[in-house]
Amino acid sequence: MRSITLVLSDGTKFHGKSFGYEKPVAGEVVFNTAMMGYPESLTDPSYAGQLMTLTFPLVGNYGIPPFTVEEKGIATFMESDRIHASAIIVSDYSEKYSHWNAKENLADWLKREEVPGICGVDTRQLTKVLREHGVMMGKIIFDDEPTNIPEAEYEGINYVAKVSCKEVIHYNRGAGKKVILVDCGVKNNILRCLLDRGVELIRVPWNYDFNNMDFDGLFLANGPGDPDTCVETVKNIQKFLTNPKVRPCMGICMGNQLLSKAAGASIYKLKYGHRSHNQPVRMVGSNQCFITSQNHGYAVDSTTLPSDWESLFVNMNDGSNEGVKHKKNPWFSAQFHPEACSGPLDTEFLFDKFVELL
Ligand SMILES: NC(=O)CC[C@H](N)C(=O)O
Repeated sequence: MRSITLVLSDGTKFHGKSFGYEKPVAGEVVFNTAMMGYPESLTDPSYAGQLMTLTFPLVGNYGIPPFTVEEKGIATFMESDRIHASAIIVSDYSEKYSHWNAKENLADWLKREEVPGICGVDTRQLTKVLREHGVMMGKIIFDDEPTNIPEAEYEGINYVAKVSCKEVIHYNRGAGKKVILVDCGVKNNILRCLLDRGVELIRVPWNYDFNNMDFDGLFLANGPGDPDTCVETVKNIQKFLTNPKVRPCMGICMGNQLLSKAAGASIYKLKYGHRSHNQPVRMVGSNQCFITSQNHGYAVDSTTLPSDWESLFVNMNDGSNEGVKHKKNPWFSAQFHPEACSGPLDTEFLFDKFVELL
């Protein structure tokens, strides 16, 4: 295994070994404190442009599932058709694996998809540095070939355009209610959660103007990067919100941010984001709490929501916004991931709620 150095933008260095594809890489260094789910997280398009640090100390021991595809054309075990994270950073990498569903080890998958993986890094110490300083850019450099690659840029870069579908895709044609899904980088389990509830899905590119189409409801998916770069999506959502024909809308994660922006609210960057399977949220106006799966670095500033909108959920760790709703119309969104994959299923009922409203 070749030696590498992870250099953070404040100059902090961590030394480790390469076990994935061998190429220097730069990106935003983020941490995820979930105990499992590396195949799902690596293929979650919302990790595009990021070097994903896992705090759970042992990674790889349950291998990688096969890339089988279900009849609706959705991968069975992966959240998209490829790895989107720019690299994975772990403490102990286990090449040996044991799981009923494993087909290969993590290293072989990373090499095939040309994604670097590094191990031997004290990822809990790295996480402490990121929590103190706030999220930082970083580079992985090979010690025996110290090419000085440029720092990556993250804020202001439109990653959504890179991962969104390029043309309209239909699922469950003629099934029933028609839902337009704006694909900012949608996870497969969001598609599955909607299709399993019997709707017809029309998945459109992030900047597609769907307003003149025939549909019963609008779904705004998750996606990578800075929500302020999705100007065209916000314009299309604004047209939808001002249409005299009121139809239901639900958003997830980037969808929460874009719906809020279309309503007139603003977004800010969290110090180090929420990435885990155990983020506690409370439904506003109740004492009901849920444990949620999350992966985001930006948040809606609830104080900027216009008077006809309100917060739907609030994060119990830091008080940040976890969802919004319109006071009168059937429009709501969650900052967390009710589809999980991976993570707890506590909030999957939000899909039922959306489909009931159609
Ligand atoms: N998972 C997501 O949709 C993430 C939304 C946005 N890219 C953020 O980091 O906040």
